[in-house]
Amino acid sequence: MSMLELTGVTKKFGGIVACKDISFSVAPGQVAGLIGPNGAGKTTVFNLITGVYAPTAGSITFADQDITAIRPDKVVAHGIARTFQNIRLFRNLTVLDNVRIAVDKEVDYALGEALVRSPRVKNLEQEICALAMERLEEVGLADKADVRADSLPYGLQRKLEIARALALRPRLLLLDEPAAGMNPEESLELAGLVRTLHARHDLTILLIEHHMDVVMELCERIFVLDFGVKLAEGTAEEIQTNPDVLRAYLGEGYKRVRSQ
Ligand SMILES: Nc1ncnc2c1ncn2[C@@H]1O[C@H](COP(=O)(O)OP(=O)(O)OP(=O)(O)O)[C@@H](O)[C@H]1O
Repeated sequence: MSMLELTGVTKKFGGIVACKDISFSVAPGQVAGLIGPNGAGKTTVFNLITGVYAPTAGSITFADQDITAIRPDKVVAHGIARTFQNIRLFRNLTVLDNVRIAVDKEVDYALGEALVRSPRVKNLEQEICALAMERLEEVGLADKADVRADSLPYGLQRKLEIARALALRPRLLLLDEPAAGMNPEESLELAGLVRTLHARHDLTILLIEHHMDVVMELCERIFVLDFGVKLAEGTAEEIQTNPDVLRAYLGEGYKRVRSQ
């Protein structure tokens, strides 16, 4: 059984073929990686999974349900959450409020009840706040709860995006370049965090990343895109020694330097 399955997915933007006949599947509980050169079609795949775009051809299933061309506002209800390559936080809200908004979406109360702040609403607000703080603690941002999101350095903003995505209680978490802009030490620390969150929240994860140490450290299965087509798939060991991948992306001189 697969948690996420793409079958023959193609996406064209006018004359540009961003993805061509892509098929792959991610097993439940797996951490998988989507790698490839700039413009290979990786973010387009995320946008197809999350309904930002509808595929020109092909199908996408999630937990055995057809989500091809799902409406973006239905994605979270299916159990899919994502982070963005270009960080998308509410910049002028606090760190805590950025996560509270995500938790709040899960809670159902009438506007009238909210306006009079009934005891039930007050209790719910406390619960939301506690849940949001839990997520912040998990990513190491609890002590920054009251600062404005845009005052955080980029690395911490990326962690805040992860906390916000987790607050939506996803089964599938899509991470778009979570280690972008981080130095090697920070990116390995991030890999450790992703590993912890994966175990704690029983997640399936698909991540796009250019930091190969993060990819090789975390991913049980790796899919390589090049010019919109799937060039290869395999384990970290297989991908690192695949001549096509070395030629197209990693570079002939690529040799993994293990972190341990
Ligand atoms: N909305 C769009 N309209 C037109 N072309 C698009 C659109 N979105 C993506 N493309 C094109 O599709 C191709 C794949 O882009 P995509 O952003 O998916 O690549 P990527 O692998 O994520 O690249 P990067 O590593 O730089 O983020 C590129 O040629 C891009 O210009």
